Amino acid sequence: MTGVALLGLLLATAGGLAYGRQRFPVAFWLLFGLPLAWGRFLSTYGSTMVACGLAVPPSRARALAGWAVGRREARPVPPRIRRLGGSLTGLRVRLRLPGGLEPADVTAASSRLRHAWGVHAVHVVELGPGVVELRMTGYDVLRDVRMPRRLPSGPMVVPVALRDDGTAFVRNYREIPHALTLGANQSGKSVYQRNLIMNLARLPVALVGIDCKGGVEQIPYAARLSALATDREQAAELLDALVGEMEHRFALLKECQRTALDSPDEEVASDIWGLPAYVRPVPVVVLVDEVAELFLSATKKDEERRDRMVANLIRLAQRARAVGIYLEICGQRFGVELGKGAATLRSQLSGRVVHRVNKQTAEVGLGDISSEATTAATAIARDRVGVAVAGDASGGWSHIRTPLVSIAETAAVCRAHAHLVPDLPALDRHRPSARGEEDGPAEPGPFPRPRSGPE
Ligand SMILES: Nc1ncnc2c1ncn2[C@@H]1O[C@H](COP(=O)(O)OP(=O)(O)OP(=O)(O)O)[C@@H](O)[C@H]1O
Repeated sequence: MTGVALLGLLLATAGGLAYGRQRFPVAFWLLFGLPLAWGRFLSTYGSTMVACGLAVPPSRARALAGWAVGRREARPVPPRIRRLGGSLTGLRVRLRLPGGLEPADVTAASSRLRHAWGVHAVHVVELGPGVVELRMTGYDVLRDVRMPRRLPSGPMVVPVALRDDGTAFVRNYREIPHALTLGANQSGKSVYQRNLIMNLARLPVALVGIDCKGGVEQIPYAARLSALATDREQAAELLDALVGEMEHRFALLKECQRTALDSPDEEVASDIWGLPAYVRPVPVVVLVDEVAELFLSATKKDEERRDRMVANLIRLAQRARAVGIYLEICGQRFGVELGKGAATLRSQLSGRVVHRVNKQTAEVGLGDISSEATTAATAIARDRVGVAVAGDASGGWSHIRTPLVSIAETAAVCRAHAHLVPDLPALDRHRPSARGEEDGPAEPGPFPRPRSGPE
């Protein structure tokens, strides 16, 4: 009888733990996972590193010292632990690699380390020459996204999503000025853009929207937009105005450089960030939703407009970084099928975020970054909406997922920060209020009745 009761208790405990692990991964990790993982890590560190091929033969001096204390065999030397830390998502261990090991060796062994220490994943980040950080996650942090409490900040730094190593994925416009976001239908592109808009809305920047699907994606955020184009005609005019603004800013930059050259104390600025705050123009982020719409052309007149828009986009992508105009381009695809100019424009967009896509689009988005990243993007499961592969020109990539935010939440943040819409006379004509779009889309009219066909 006692045995049956004990067995019942054991099964109930195991069931409770399994349920708790699924429902409350953070609490489970802190209560059970963290102490267990520490215990396992500290007690098996040396032997695990040797078993995973991450230890080197000892130096002659060390071997001699071992022999002097009566050790017959010289033990291999694992990387020295520099720093240990725990967090809400996992463990962090900083290692100094001994001569003969390189970060790629540790990366290659990450899957073996993960199994040895019983953690969800081990990510290896190179911090400097010979120093790596092991970021171990105790559970799948992308299942229920919670952004870290302490986020990186800076003049044009925007946290957008969570990386699979538990750190924040940020868009740093001064480091990576232009980016491309790709994804199939219902893969999470709009939620990604929403996170961007919501975080950019709080900064002193001008936001410009180009949404040629009638503005369905961007009209809700009109209160915070300095300009909005909802069809191709408006987009063409808006891009002309943006190129005009870029030229005007270059003229200002040159003027400031001339003054600086004349006065020996002044530093010569190479971009707007080197200018004193009182003359520095406000940064502009141009958000293009569904870029393929801009590349469409049905008639000869359309074709001219399309070529003008594409040429303007390429000009902005090639030169506008120095004057604080940044491009954030989004679409379902961006291959050669879009025609002339697509490949040139794409090559200028160094930030890449690719949601679930087919093999061809993954190649387009990540092929020039890394073949592993391309494979990872095609492997994103259909039920992992919002998960994407983020890569940059340095060849680094990681899985990311945005927090799920609604249109209403984003629109509320935009309304609350409407006072931050800067004064930009060049874009006045394109302001949503000038077009009567500030209050959201107009009421839809009645649906047309289907024409009755022959009985
Ligand atoms: N990060 C996320 N976390 C959880 N769910 C998400 C996330 N991103 C998107 N989703 C879910 O997927 C749905 C589709 O996302 P979204 O509208 O962003 O896709 P999309 O790629 O823009 O689609 P479309 O191309 O059809 O406009 C959302 O309504 C939301 O329920």
